[in-house]
Amino acid sequence: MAKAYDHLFKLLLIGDSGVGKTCLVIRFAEDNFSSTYISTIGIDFKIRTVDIDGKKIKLQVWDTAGQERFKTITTAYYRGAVGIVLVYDITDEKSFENIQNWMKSIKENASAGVERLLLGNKCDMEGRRKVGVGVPQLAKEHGIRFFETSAKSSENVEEAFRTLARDILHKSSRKGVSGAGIGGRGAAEGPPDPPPLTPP
Ligand SMILES: Nc1nc2c(ncn2[C@@H]2O[C@H](COP(=O)(O)OP(=O)(O)OP(=O)(O)O)[C@@H](O)[C@H]2O)c(=O)[nH]1
Repeated sequence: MAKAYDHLFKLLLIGDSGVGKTCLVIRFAEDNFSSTYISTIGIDFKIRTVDIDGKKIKLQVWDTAGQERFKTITTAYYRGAVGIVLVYDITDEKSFENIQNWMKSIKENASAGVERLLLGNKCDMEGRRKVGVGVPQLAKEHGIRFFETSAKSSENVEEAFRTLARDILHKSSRKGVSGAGIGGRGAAEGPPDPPPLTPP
């Protein structure tokens, strides 16, 4: 029987409320988009398996609530992730400035060596752009890959997730497959070691 997958990678999206994290996950996992805004309560995840370099990579993509009141719940999920996607909205300067704080949160809560990716989302709204085009200094300083994406038009969404998965795959094959959230076939598929999800 064909193998279901070769590796399981747990990814996590973080960023201010309303930047489009849920929409990015839905675009990537289901190729869908809705303009209705339903703020995430706590945390949720979707799964998609992709083929990278001949390997089947099952991506478990965790979508966190951006609202401050969920921080205790969401930061508990950082440690089990092998990849963290930091998202801001190109039409919202504050969401970009806050990336510094989200970076700090990664440092405090995630496993060392977690792969990071920075996304400037809503790039379909060029007329309302508040954050400059080009690779932000922050991404250069931290050596993080950067894409501008649109969950609405699909631009760069596939590329962004695939690039992150490929970087993790290459890193794991250099180091041997171990570490938080990197699992071979049959690795635990549940959440890393978070507390049970409780209503706010
Ligand atoms: N034009 C445009 N709108 C988008 C895009 N991505 C998301 N949106 C809209 O932005 C709003 C917020 O999107 P969400 O995906 O719910 O934002 P979020 O970051 O998950 O928010 P929280 O769950 O509160 O943390 C919704 O109305 C979406 O339709 C995009 O790429 N382009």
